[in-house]
Amino acid sequence: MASSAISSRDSGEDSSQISLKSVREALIRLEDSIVFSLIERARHPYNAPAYDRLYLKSSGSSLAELFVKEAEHLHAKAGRYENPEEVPFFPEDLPSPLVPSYNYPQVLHPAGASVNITKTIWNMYFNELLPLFTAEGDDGNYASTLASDLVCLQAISRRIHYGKFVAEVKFRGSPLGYSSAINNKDKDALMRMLTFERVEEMVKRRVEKKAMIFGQQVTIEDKEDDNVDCKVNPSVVSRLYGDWIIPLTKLVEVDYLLRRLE
Ligand SMILES: C=C(O[C@@H]1C=C(C(=O)O)C=C[C@H]1O)C(=O)O
Repeated sequence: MASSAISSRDSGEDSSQISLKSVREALIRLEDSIVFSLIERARHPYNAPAYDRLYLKSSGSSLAELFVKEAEHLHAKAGRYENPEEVPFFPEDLPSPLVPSYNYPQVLHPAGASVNITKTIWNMYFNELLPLFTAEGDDGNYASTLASDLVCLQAISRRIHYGKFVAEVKFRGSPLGYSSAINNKDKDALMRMLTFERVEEMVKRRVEKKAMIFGQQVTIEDKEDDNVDCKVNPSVVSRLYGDWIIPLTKLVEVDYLLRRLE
């Protein structure tokens, strides 16, 4: 299954047409990336020096900031941020792509396309999430720890910013209803209109199950023991979604809709 609802190269379909079903399928596929990335990061303990600005004495930045900035420079050269689904954490001074441009389908409304909550995601990831799913301690492997952090951040950010596509589909499904709330700048009404509690409950239960299945020790022998030790705590993954990933996706949806008629 494709992880994107829009970049359907050679599909023969009009790729500016997206459906709530295809967008939700993309979100489900992104759950796999997020759960696997958390499992990888959880191999290492918290590793505080990687995030401490005093650790790299002369630079004034943390190793994490330097790592993500430099990685984004490389990814920008390879064309990563030409894709409207990708949002850099440090957009300042990114180099131009070295690759020829690819004609991504233009699905989003231009004003809404610029919604960017990477600063909120950054703070949430390092201050709230990381301490919840990593063990205390320091194993010295900061480079591989940060490589895993980068993959987590990119997957989580992509999922949350996918809220723009969700909002676009919902707007197209009910332009009149949404337009009056947008014109009144009524964030609460927008939030009510775009919320599907039953879907959110399913998402939380599904990611919990994925964490349980993907995080098992796989052995050759069949074991009777249901009491499996998971590599990342399934109830923590469900909480990450319930407390942060879903609310921030909805925040992106509201921000996008507020700009939808500009
Ligand atoms: C993303 C959607 O919008 C909202 C956010 C959800 C989520 O982040 O998983 C789920 C349902 C909605 O309340 C959607 O409708 O699929």
